[in-house]
Amino acid sequence: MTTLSPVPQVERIELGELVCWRVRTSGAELLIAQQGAQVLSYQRDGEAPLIWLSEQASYRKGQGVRGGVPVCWPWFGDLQRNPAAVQQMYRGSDPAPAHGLVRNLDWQLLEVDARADAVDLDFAFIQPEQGPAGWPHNVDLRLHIHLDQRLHLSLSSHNRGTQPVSLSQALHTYFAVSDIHQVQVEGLAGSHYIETLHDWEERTQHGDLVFEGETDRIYLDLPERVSILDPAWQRRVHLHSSGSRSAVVWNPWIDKSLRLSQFASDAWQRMLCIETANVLDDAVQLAAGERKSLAVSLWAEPLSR
Ligand SMILES: O=P(O)(O)OC[C@H]1O[C@@H](O)[C@H](O)[C@@H](O)[C@@H]1O
Repeated sequence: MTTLSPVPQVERIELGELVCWRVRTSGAELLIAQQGAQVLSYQRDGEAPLIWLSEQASYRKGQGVRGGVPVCWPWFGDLQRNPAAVQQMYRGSDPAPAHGLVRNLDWQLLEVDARADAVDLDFAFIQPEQGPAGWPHNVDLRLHIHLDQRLHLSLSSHNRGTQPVSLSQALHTYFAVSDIHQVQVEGLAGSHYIETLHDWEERTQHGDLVFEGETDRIYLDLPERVSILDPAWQRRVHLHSSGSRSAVVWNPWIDKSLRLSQFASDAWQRMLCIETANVLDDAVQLAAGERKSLAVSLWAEPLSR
């Protein structure tokens, strides 16, 4: 007699040096590293992965994992490219690391709630007494993960201090695609973007985005819904965001791939990042006592034949 394990299941596992949580529901598997509260992978049964995780990923303490959904906070990218108010919040003497301070640090799993049709996990960044090194501000940071037929991520910042705080942030999602040459991103047409590869020029998107080379753009005024059309995998992946107008679209293409850690030289063909963000003019101002959230829901829909 075979015994069926009850679902959903939330299981603690170890990958390399990292504590991870494997969530199994009746229709999907989700893997999360406690370090950085980083979603590592997400796949619905019978479908191609929705989130991409590098086959060269390494699971080391204090080091980000290539792929999944790194949390970038309290600044995105190069601190020097951030608004002055965001830059001024950093008081560290060390050079400011790219993408902020929390993606390589330990978080805590506060709560798991597994019901028949949905699972919720609540992660909190473990605040050192004085705030993270070089960032002496009392802000509670939480990542709430809700998995039902879709994956919902919500990053909330609660200013518990007495002074206003400015920050930029992103849910830096790596999506799995069949072939970067075949996919396009819909919903960007008419949006303004910063072309970071050409002197940070401001440009306007015409039509859907196709990929023909290294791409690293900051879209400034996006609608709530953007989608990845992937004809070879017969699907459209939707992203529905809230609390965000900006997003970064990134693919390193050939040359930059060779300089990236934990990244196979041909991996650029199988991934693209759409990073739901609050950057540049869309950065977050938190008054004393204020809480704001950045959220995205992800799901795939089959193409009608
Ligand atoms: O290698 P990292 O620090 O994870 O960054 C990856 C990429 O992150 C993207 O957000 C940036 O726009 C890229 O320029 C960068 O290369």
